[in-house]
Amino acid sequence: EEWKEKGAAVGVRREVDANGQVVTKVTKKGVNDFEFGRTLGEGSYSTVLAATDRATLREYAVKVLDKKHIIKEKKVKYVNIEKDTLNRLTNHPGIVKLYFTFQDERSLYFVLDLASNGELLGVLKKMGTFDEECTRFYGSQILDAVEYMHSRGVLHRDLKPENVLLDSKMHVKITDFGTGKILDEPKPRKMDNGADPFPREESARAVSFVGTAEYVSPELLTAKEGGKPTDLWAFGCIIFQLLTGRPPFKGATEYLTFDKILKLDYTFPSGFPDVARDLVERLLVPDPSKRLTIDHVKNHPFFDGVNWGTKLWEQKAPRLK
Ligand SMILES: Nc1ncnc2c1ncn2[C@@H]1O[C@H](COP(=O)(O)OP(=O)(O)OP(=O)(O)O)[C@@H](O)[C@H]1O
Ligand SMILES: O=C(O)C[C@H](Cc1nc2cc(Cl)cc(Cl)c2[nH]1)c1ccc(Cl)cc1
Repeated sequence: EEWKEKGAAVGVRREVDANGQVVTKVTKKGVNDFEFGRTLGEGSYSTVLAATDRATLREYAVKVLDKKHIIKEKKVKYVNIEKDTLNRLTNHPGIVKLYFTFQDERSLYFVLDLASNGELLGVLKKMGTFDEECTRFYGSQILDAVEYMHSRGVLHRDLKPENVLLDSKMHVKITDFGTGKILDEPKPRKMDNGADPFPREESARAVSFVGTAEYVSPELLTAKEGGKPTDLWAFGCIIFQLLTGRPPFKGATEYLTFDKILKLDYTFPSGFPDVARDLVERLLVPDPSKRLTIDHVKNHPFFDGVNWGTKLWEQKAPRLK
């Protein structure tokens, strides 16, 4: 009973049956344990609904995927990547937490943190642009979450304002890990020439997909390689976009966008703050090995005064202006 109370996904209960035998009962929550509410949004293969756990009255976002549709669209791999990736990111305030999954004959269900204030993109569109203080606040929370991801050997690879959700306190909750990449556990190689037995994790594997055009890094377009620096490129695009209201590389077609990226064809509007300009210029660097690393970004003057510890997640979100 206690497990059920805590709203645990899978509870193990011991019961004594009629003839005094101790039996073990395993309970897994299912659709009937939830009361579904409003639709929060639709994806290509999914619908996300607000839902309340009847036992604990806790609110969640439940992402429902139609099995037939996933199979038809050959998306089984992505769904399982999303599940495995989210399962590795269990303990960070800036990442949408996956509590549990279940399925019935028709659908798959992800039970996730509810980010009730929607997408950062929507808020940015309403505001037009963010001032430096708001950009610093949201930028620092996104960066802190990316640092945790990378520390758990996970690349996001599709960071963009649509995938940065906001919870009831207007704090960041990064989502959409279907395009994520788990950097394989470094397996020591037998090296007879005494070379490094552990492969450098940055040496990414060839990837077959690219993220969203405007935020794709040059190395993903040319070498089909995408390591941790790929997420930092996207981060640079996001900082630029928060301050200007538009991404740095945006062509009339995807091809023209890619062309601008490869030519590093972007300009800062007049009035773009100098400190922020220096940061963006050091992130939008074609050579991934020359791009700022997360530690460098955290120490960049643009983030002066940011407390990178737990305080980052306890502070009040700045009023958007
Ligand atoms: N945890 C959540 N809390 C609140 N809203 C969410 C949550 N997850 C997703 N949403 C909303 O639901 C919509 C659909 O999300 P979902 O991840 O299913 O698809 P998507 O990734 O946006 O689309 P696609 O699958 O095409 O990339 C999103 O636009 C988002 O606004
Ligand atoms: O139970 C698990 O842990 C693993 C399963 C694996 C799994 N079973 C599937 C069935 C179908 Cl039809 C499609 C996908 Cl993508 C499927 N993925 C699963 C169940 C639910 C969810 Cl949301 C993801 C993966």
